[in-house]
Amino acid sequence: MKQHGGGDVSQRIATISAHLNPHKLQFELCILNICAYNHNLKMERSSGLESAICRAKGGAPGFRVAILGAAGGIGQPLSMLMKMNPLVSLLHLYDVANTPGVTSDISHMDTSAVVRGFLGPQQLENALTGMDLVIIPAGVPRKPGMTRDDLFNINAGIVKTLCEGVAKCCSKAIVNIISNPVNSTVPIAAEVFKKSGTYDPRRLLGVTMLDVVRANTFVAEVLGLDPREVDVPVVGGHAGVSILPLLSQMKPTCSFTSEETAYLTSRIQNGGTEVVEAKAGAGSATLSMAYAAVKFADACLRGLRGDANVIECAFVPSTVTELPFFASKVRLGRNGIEEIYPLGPLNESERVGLEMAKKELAGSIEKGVSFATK
Ligand SMILES: NC(=O)c1ccc[n+]([C@@H]2O[C@H](COP(=O)([O-])OP(=O)(O)OC[C@H]3O[C@@H](n4cnc5c(N)ncnc54)[C@H](O)[C@@H]3O)[C@@H](O)[C@H]2O)c1
Ligand SMILES: O=C(O)C[C@H](O)C(=O)O
Repeated sequence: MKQHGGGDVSQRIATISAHLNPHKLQFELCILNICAYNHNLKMERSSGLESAICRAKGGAPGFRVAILGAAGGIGQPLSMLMKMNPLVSLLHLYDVANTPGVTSDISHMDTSAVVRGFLGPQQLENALTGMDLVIIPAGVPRKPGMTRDDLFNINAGIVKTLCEGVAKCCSKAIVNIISNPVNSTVPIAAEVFKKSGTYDPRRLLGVTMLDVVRANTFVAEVLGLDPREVDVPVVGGHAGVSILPLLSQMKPTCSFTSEETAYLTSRIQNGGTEVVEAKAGAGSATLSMAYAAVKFADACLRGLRGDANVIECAFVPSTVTELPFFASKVRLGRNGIEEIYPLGPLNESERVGLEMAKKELAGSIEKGVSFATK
């Protein structure tokens, strides 16, 4: 269709009005009105008046969420899914690269959350100011042959810097840490918050939801169930043997042979490595992680809203064991973590697994603490 400019619209209307076919006249007038509107819109945009015609923006009730590392493999689908969450009114996307493109793309989705992009350290404070929830997937992922701990040297510094920003700009926000090694990055975050005098252990959560998502999926496969009907608590931490699925406490109640238990425990503990090897150097889990992160973030937001009985597993500051951090079931509420549940009765193989998990965790926690306090 020929593009109509805005300037000669009145003249065109007069010319068309001279024709007496009423249907055609109405259609042409309608097209011209749209063209005139678009033309004016373009003029207003180019003269910086876009905000004047977007009065409702930012007006929807909801929570303000920042994603740090938003342009990455996890960050992009996570940003997209958070834009779809009706509990979010404002979504801040921060990264050290590529945020303008990701922000422009996601901002065209016709959901209510308003999206803003922030690029580079000089924009970190603006990205964080006023946020209710900060989700951190910033940092490098594994390649085949690496452990999560091999990421420590790069990711520890990234998480430390980003948490310093949180302490300065939104110290009351709930913080969800995804960056690996989670068993060390969460203790690093705690030390940063302690140093700044803003530490509230109820607001710091390491995201271990992917372990639960995998456990539900793999158990459902073995039992021939719908994964949505399965709920397996996974406790401990988020690396190797520190990932401890409690199959004896799953819902619905089921019993497993020792072969099934060994297969499922190993598959859940090595789920991350399974993806790293399948991606063959192109990174680690991103899509299932974004799904898990959104499931977890949504639970945090429902807790903040005051919903009852919001219970998920997470790696948190804890007194459930003698270790200062441990993943277990927590109840989320208006202040973040409202309650941390004890481990409950364990069977013999889970008791053995717990000792191995604690041994693995102790060193990783200590490594994070000494990095942040040195
Ligand atoms: N907790 C979990 O269950 C889980 C699951 C999967 C991956 N991870 C971890 O999540 C992290 C990210 O994985 P990915 O696949 O998205 O990696 P990626 O490399 O695709 O993306 C990381 C993003 O972080 C950004 N970034 C780097 N330094 C930054 C900084 N200082 N500030 C802000 N952004 C910064 C990069 O620019 C990039 O866009 C890795 O550490 C990975 O191991 C955790
Ligand atoms: O395995 C990884 O390195 C990424 C993540 O921790 C996962 O469990 O998929």
